[in-house]
Amino acid sequence: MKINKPKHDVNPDLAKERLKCNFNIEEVTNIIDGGKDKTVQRKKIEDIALNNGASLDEVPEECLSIKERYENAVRKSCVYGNLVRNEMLEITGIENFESPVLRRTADAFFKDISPFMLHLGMFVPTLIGQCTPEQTAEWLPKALDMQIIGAYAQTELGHGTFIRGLETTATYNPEKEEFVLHSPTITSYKWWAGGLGKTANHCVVMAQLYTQGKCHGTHLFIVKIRDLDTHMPLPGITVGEIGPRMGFSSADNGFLRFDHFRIPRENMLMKHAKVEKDGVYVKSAKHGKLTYGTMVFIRVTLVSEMSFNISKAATIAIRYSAVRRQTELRPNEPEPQILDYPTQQHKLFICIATAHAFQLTSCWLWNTFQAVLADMKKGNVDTLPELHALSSCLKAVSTSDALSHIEQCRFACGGHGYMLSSNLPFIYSFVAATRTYEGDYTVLLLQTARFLVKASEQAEAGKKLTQTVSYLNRTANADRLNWDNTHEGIIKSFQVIAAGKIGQCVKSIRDRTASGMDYEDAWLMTTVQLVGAAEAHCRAVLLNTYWSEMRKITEASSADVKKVMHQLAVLYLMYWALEKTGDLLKYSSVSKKDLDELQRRYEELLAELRPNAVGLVDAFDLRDEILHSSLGSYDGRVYERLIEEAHKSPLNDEPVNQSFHKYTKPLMLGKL
Ligand SMILES: CCCCCCC/C=C/C(=O)SCCNC(=O)CCNC(=O)[C@H](O)C(C)(C)COP(=O)(O)OP(=O)(O)OC[C@H]1O[C@@H](n2cnc3c(N)ncnc32)[C@H](O)[C@@H]1OP(=O)(O)O
Ligand SMILES: Cc1cc2nc3c(=O)[nH]c(=O)nc-3n(C[C@H](O)[C@H](O)[C@H](O)COP(=O)(O)OP(=O)(O)OC[C@H]3O[C@@H](n4cnc5c(N)ncnc54)[C@H](O)[C@@H]3O)c2cc1C
Repeated sequence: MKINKPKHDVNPDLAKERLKCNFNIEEVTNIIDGGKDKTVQRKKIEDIALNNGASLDEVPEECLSIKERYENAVRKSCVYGNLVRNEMLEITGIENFESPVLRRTADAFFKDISPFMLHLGMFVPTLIGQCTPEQTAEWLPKALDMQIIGAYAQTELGHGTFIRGLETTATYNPEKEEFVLHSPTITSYKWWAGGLGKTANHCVVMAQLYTQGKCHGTHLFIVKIRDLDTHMPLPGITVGEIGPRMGFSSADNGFLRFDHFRIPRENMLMKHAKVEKDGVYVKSAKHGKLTYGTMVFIRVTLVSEMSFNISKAATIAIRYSAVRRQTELRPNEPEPQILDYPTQQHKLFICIATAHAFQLTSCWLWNTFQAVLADMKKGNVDTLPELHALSSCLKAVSTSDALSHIEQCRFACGGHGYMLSSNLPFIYSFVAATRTYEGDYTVLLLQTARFLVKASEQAEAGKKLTQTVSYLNRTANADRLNWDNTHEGIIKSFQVIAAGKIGQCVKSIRDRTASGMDYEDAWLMTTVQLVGAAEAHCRAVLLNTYWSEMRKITEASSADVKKVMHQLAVLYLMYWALEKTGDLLKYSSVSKKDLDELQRRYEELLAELRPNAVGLVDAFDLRDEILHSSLGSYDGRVYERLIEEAHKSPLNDEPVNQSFHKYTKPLMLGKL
């Protein structure tokens, strides 16, 4: 495999680690990419995007002012967008504009977020999913060619989770064949949309549709908000940026207010419902929630996004841990590499395993999503509820797990992990947002819980359930599972835990309604348990999917690769079994002795994986340009880079800052 050769000598400890690795790194890279040809294609695209240095900044992003940061991000977005349009899409095929390879190369251009991210990330997918063929022909080519730049404006100042409560109105006027968009209150300001503040000239807007005096609920509209030539907001539009936030600093998240703003009738996205010229409302969708389709799509893609982010953080932390030496173990012996500490391995090896678990699960989820889309094309929407339940819980749990693992990677790098130049704070703050946006963690798990409660009732009634909940058929009347200390035994025990928790929720709801509560209150009082049950279901799905997909994907692998991939998956199963011992004790016959044995085996596995740790993160094949990290680069020149980055601080531009003469010296002299 061609590696982009480091310019400097590799740190000797890191070089030694690479000699220890006992499996073929390239083979694992091919597995992660989805095949050798995909690796070749990815590298070709990365070379186009990154070899000319266009992604590099002279001054680190974090040292720029808010305005400079935004302007620099727009400059790079345009360079990058042009490369995508002219060279990269030719290789992936235009239909693969959402290819993970493009997403990955984009990360080399931005430590933070591109102001154009939501254009390709949500605006274009909404056009694809919500337009009629005529509308697609009108808008999509312009959007893909960047002739128009769009945002996705759904959330309002006062309403995020509860979409049905949005206040923005779109009232149809049959005389003029126009919709009038209006923001009636301050809470109805559109708020948060990425790229909306300063960059976008169009946006997709979610608004309450009124026609013939009746409200038909939320629908999507495409709205031109700025003049294409001057970029000035159009009359009736108030638009701006919402102000500094924890991350997403260069994404110009925006606000938008409509004052009786008129758009043509054709600008309602009419794939699932339309308003005729005379104002008659016609619904063609067979399912009430098809206008929420972009959210389902993004939730599906976020699982792979989380894998990518964990793999970046793990690469940084593991390479750093191979270079960093700390604390004498025995007097007069050299300080060990911190990677030799089992506690460090415990923090980090689970990150490698989780990156694989999420990658394999995301491929499986993507295939499920495609199958549901194919069903829907044939008019069958029966498989949508299961997809919604699945994408909701996997989005919630993968973003939440990614966040805590990335935080562990930062802890694993000690003080240097706190430096922005390590890139760990950027990765962390980006992932922190994913736990909230596209549906908050709790809210999405409660959506899954709705589906699980229904499934449990169906199982009770003897009905055969769909694949991801079929374990409820087998475990509905199981009391406590007989503990079986095998890999399949652990997976089964997670299914029994999920079934037990769902059953307990159903019982709590029934007990509460039996004691006189109405169903809504009984549900509300049970929501803490319901969130736990949905999380347990998601763990069962993740463990089962990772295990079975790993076995499938390594069938033809070499013995060494098979072994290390197997070890990672076993580590994942054991880690979660040990994390959930309380549940195991409650729902299975596991004994203290069994748990002690599991702990011992887990610790042995950490030691077995230790020699391959650096090889495993090298297999993620993340170029230095993508990692942006003083701690994680391929050559391990950690200390040299930290010093180089320190010198870039604007505070080091002059030996004495003017504030000394203005304030400190007068204070020292008592003359302030
Ligand atoms: C690398 C990519 C980067 C991307 C960057 C992205 C930046 C961020 C962008 C955004 O955040 S855009 C805004 C996203 N907003 C949300 O996600 C809001 C979350 N809220 C919701 O999704 C929904 O409002 C809700 C919480 C699901 C509830 O919706 P609603 O009140 O309308 O429905 P219910 O009455 O609760 O349920 C009725 C029924 O419908 C089912 N259902 C709900 N949603 C869907 C769906 N998407 N698909 C299919 N079915 C759905 C729900 O389960 C109920 O089913 P039943 O139980 O009645 O059978
Ligand atoms: C970085 C970022 C980018 C974003 N980009 C966009 C964008 O491009 N376009 C866009 O339209 N939106 C965007 N959003 C908005 C985002 O989708 C919402 O913030 C998100 O859906 C959560 O809604 P909320 O902020 O209203 O939270 P709320 O719904 O107010 O939630 C607050 C708290 O209440 C709890 N809660 C709410 N409802 C319930 C319930 N029913 N049961 C139990 N608990 C509940 C939640 O769990 C949470 O803890 C973005 C947000 C962020 C942070």
